[in-house]
Amino acid sequence: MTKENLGLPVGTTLDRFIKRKQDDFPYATGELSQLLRDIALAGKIINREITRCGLINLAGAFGATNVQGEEQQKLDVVANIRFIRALRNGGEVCAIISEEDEGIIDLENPNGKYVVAMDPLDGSSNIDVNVSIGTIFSIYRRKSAPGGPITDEDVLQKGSEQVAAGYLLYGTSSILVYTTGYGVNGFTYEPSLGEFFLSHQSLKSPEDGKIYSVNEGSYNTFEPAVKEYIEYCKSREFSGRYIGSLVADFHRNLMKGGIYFYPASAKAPNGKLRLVYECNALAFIAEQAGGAATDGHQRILDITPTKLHQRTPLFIGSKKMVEQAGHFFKQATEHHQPAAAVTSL
Ligand SMILES: O=P(O)(O)OC[C@H]1O[C@](O)(COP(=O)(O)O)[C@@H](O)[C@@H]1O
Repeated sequence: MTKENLGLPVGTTLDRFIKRKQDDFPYATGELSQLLRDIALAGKIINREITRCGLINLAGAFGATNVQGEEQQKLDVVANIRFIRALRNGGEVCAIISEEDEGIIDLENPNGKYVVAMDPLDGSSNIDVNVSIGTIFSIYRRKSAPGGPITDEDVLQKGSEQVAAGYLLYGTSSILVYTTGYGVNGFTYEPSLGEFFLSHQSLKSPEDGKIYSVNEGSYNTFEPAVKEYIEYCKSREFSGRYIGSLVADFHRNLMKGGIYFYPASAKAPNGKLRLVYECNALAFIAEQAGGAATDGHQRILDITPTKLHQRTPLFIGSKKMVEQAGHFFKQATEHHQPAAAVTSL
């Protein structure tokens, strides 16, 4: 960065970047590129609604609960509608799985090659207090025959089968970060031009870090391995940072090095976060940036979903930190090795 170009917008727009990347694949037909553009468009609209939600009666509760039993915020509902509309109009998608809808949203589009899983607005508890929130999305290829019914095979795919994934972070500045399996890139939104510009090229997460992000309010009901890992973080004087918006906590740790974890607890026996439309996307990004993501025991991307809204514990971020957390689980398992095994020695 030189004094001359301080403050000048960097040059590559999202559109141009997508086009350039598409040219890398001679067989590419442009549908995935168009789908990424559709998601960016919906992101621009949501960004606009978020920045003025207090002025246009979009703050506060909507007055209904979603399939998780969570109170929906008005912006949850608006974000859901806007993304569904953008994906429907784009014509590349045959089905959507959304945090806000119980069942599969079948777009009845036989030409749609892709299935999208999304959390239209992540961090809902932070909407009304002007704290960063986000959108999370995963893209899969349709498996069943076009024109036929959407099947479980289409919507319950492992995270390792994602063809693309990413998030939008609506914060001090808004950013779109995504991967198509060839590295991670970030684009900052320039509202006065209505354009996303490449600002974070080939993002790599530090292999290790000194930040841990967990809601310690549930500490007493975490399992011993989690308590031991938290004590380990404290013994190393790591910084505790917890925004309460997964996308915001994840993004900070991606940039600076750190670990976010949402373990199982008494109030969330399987963790809180949803595998299909929260964890899989961020796990793909984390791994593509050199980080890692597990449920404490196994790689998130290897878990085969059985239900659309299933939850999973999540440990995600810098590779060495996620491995370290895994050690505590492994030790706990070894220590509690059943007596029978001992007698065989
Ligand atoms: O308040 P808690 O229990 O710490 O949970 C906060 C976590 O839940 C979430 O808000 C879940 O996401 P939604 O807001 O999309 O339901 C995450 O963004 C966040 O990390």
